[in-house]
Amino acid sequence: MPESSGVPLLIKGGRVVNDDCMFDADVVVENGIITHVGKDLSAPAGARTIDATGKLVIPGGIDPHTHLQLPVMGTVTVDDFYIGTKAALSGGTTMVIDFIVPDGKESLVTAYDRWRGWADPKVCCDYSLSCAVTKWDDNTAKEMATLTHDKGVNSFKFYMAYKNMIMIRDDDMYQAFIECRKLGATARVHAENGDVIWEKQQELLKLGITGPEGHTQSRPEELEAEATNRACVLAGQANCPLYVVHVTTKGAAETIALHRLKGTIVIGEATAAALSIDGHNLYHSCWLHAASHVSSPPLSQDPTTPAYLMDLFACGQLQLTGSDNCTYSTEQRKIGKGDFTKIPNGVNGLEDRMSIVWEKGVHSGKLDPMRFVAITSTAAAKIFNIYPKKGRIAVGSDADIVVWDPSATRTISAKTHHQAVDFNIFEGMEVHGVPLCTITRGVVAWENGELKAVKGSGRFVPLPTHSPAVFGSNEQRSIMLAPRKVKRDDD
Ligand SMILES: O=C1CCNC(=O)N1
Ligand SMILES: [Zn+2]
Ligand SMILES: [Zn+2]
Repeated sequence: MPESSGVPLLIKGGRVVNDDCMFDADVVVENGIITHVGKDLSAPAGARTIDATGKLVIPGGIDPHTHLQLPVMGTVTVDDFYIGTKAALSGGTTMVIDFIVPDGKESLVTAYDRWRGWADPKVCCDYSLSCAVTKWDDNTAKEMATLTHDKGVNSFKFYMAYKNMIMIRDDDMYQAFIECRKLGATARVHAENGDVIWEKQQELLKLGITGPEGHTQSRPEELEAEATNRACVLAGQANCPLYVVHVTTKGAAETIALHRLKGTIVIGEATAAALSIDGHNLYHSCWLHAASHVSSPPLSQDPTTPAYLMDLFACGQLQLTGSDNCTYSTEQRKIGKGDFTKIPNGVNGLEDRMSIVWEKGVHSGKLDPMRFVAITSTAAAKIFNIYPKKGRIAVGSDADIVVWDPSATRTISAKTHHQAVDFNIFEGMEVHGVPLCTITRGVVAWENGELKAVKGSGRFVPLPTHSPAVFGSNEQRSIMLAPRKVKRDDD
């Protein structure tokens, strides 16, 4: 078993940034935990000193949305739990929350065991799991309870898209939301209108539109907004807090903001891709280039969307960033040559998310460093109920730490990235904000451009239910919203 916590560390001379404060301080790490934060600290015996002078010292990024080594459409995503988490560390991310996607025949628990079997021997950083509910039957509620009570799962994902595959219908999703509320588990949705998308796919194919441009034309932006609204309404009716994954277009984001203003508990997540790129590449004349940008929901055709979504992070209407890293080789994309509905969906983002968010958020002047920490780490820790163990530079927290150089730049490229995928949707993008050193539970895994990640050294992090950040008002709401019966004299 690799060294679990490394030698003591003294991170000297940096500026600590948490989601709610920034201050000059040294940080001492012992046995994988932060043991001291303060001015002019001395190094414990045997410690290694890391010079953070003029740099920021931030909580390691938490990516709440990845699909590593995902079997789908007869193939498997190329970034597996080893390469994917190794690349994550090189980008300043020290924890991922990956998705269990049951195959529709197996129980949720069997699927959970499969994912654990894949991930535990390979992860280089801590990880946890969220579980997709891909069928609803008499056993599902019980299986959900088993995952929350015994397996450390505290969120379930419902696909409103992918008809005839993993899509859930409204009535079942409403029932599932009620189960989530009872369990204190966060309900996460992929919000697209799968029925209408399916119809449009057939229409476009009949017209002979088979290229990646068909993908985006079969998913008009308002189909994301419509499904987002429907999910918010159903969640509100079930008094179940809702988490909308990969909010990609303005309409969906505005819908979330509207429901939040009305008091519904809705959390919005956006990906590094949606925050930096629009969807024009889907019309690229090179089929492979266009196909390499196929993701769902499709990136917006409105070039002002990325900045607009970042504005919503700045004003608090979106809460956390993820990658939805779901990567396929150019060879795998060819599965969809001649039929865009068969192009595997998904793009990269796991390695580059932190720099992308810094470039488009902080370097652009929209966010301060504290808000950057919030949306790349702390919000996820709070929502998934592992704060302040994760998501904070504080005594007692896990030593998942990044020494961050806010003014350094790097140019993103598939030629130099550490992911397995042979394409990078951020190709050629110069970004400010670079991790100089990434520490995962007290062990230096990335430093001066060298990856020292240790396969299998990451741990599964059980996620407790009833996160206060999500369920803090839920019990009282249940009381206030309880159905009322009128007692009448003539009853
Ligand atoms: O919902 C999803 C699955 C993974 N890939 C993607 O683009 N969207
Ligand atoms: Zn999705
Ligand atoms: Zn996804």
